[in-house]
Amino acid sequence: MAQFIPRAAFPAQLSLPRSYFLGHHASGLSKMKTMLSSIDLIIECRDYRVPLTSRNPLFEESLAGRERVVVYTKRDLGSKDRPADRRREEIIRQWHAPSTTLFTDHKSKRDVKTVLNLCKQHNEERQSLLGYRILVVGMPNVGKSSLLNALRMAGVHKAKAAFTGAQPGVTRKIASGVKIVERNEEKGLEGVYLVDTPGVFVPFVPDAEAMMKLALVGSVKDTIIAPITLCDYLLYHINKQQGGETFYKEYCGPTNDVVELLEAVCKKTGRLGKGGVPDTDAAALWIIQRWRQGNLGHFILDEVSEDALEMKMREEVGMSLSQARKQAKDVQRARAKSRMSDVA
Ligand SMILES: Nc1nc2c(ncn2[C@@H]2O[C@H](COP(=O)(O)OP(=O)(O)OP(=O)(O)O)[C@@H](O)[C@H]2O)c(=O)[nH]1
Repeated sequence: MAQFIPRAAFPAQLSLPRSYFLGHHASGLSKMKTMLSSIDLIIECRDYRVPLTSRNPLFEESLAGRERVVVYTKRDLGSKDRPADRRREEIIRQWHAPSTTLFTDHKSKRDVKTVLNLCKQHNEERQSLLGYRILVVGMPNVGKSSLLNALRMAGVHKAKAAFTGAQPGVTRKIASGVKIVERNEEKGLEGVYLVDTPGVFVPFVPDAEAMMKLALVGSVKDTIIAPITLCDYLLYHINKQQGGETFYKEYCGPTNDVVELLEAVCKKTGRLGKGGVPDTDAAALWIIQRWRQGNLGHFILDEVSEDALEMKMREEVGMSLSQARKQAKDVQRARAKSRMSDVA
């Protein structure tokens, strides 16, 4: 049998939207700025599977002047603790130094305890008369509320204080502080409080591939990019992994053809419409969900190397919000123009 060769590149998707900066993102961010004077520390959450792409320069720009800890969430979905995973984490740690960087799975007691201990340590070292207040920020759906709930359970043994959900935009407003560490009269320490915030998307996504990555990890609503396109992009990544084709072997053999995979999934799982026609959109969404739950391989979508990080930083240097908005408008105009010429 001929050896299977995965695609070396994914075709450019020029017509994909490259913006998802919504009204509640903008208002959430400006509210965060106004409350900064009452905040002692910022925990910035990023998605482990897209360490570069889930960086939102708006947080550094708008919330400058406060100490920051970077927490990479959903580690369980991107890592198997392989030597390559640990090497990558070291590169990321160095990237953020001197800020502390942690990698977490919100269901891991050990990971949650590590974050909690860091919050306690900050409280002891810096002390705050009114209680130590930590703002939790990050892109939509990155896992901010889940982390807050896990810290609250570990710290004060209280049940959920924030709603969570698999789609972005569950948290729409900045909540009041939630206690995660009790005050300690013996040590003369006030409690530690977390303030949950709505996810804020980047003002402008530099390329269509970055948009697909953010959509795959769930930062963008599933209606924004056609599920088959997104699933095709996921298949491209799955096939790039060593032995990746075995992740979907219960449906079909190794393939670079997303329609072949989707039709096989439809047959196997009974996703058939009228007249037995395969419902490929439903199958595509189902596959994407399975990957998001960790059932189709544990891998990340960004390439992490010193060079890649440097390039990312260079790309973003000096891009203000207004410049980013202008660039987003230019892209929209170009897309509209190319659609018009397609019709003509
Ligand atoms: N596997 C895994 N799933 C996680 C982890 N953290 C959060 N999730 C899941 O990710 C989804 C989003 O989590 P939320 O806590 O609602 O995310 P958020 O950042 O508050 O989302 P917004 O409301 O959009 O701001 C939920 O389905 C969580 O169960 C994690 O460490 N591992």
